[in-house]
Amino acid sequence: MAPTDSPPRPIVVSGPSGSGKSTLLKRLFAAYPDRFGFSVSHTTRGPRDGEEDGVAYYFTTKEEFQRLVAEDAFIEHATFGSNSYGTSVQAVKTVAEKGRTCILDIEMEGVKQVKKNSSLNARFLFLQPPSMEVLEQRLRGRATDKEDAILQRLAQAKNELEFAKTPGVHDQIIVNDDLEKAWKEFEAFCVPEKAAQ
Ligand SMILES: Nc1ncnc2c1ncn2[C@@H]1O[C@H](COP(=O)(O)OP(=O)(O)OP(=O)(O)O)[C@@H](O)[C@H]1O
Repeated sequence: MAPTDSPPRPIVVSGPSGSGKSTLLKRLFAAYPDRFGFSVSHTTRGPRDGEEDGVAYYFTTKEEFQRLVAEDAFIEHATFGSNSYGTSVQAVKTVAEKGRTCILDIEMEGVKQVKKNSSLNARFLFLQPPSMEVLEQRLRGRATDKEDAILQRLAQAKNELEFAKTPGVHDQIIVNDDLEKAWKEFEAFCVPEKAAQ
């Protein structure tokens, strides 16, 4: 990155479970290995063998984690079992400071949080399934979830699709019908000079 360039704006990718976020992001990282990055999360769990602080996670104490929550330092955070995990605003900025476009793959509540934090200057992309029927077929076809998890994902998808209709929430909505067509649109959003070609 030339010194005069401003840091790349983070990209928030959201969309219902099964809308194709992982599929398209995998392709993006494969096509542009040095251009994008994920933020490093905080966690209160202890490091496993070979996990380096600041690389795998930022390892923090429960007290420190609570302090960060109180300071509104997290875009999103959650507790699983006895361990907490969170994405901090600073972790996203750190990726941008290294000259990479930070990708945030988050759900609706996280999107709302990022929207509240204008200092992140993020761009918002929503992946929309062609229909609820197709979404259901894809979730079943993926064969990674049990029946109750699929039903839960479909119920949540309705909320996400409703929220996405709010004017101005997303900079772009891509309907993931034909994968090649969706990829072209996705690539053009994430790599703007591609769109200009
Ligand atoms: N355009 C498409 N046409 C057909 N199948 C697709 C298309 N896009 C994605 N799929 C398939 O749909 C399933 C769900 O996609 P994927 O796992 O990428 O969704 P996701 O949004 O990352 O879900 P989650 O939020 O649960 O991780 C996968 O099996 C994937 O191969």
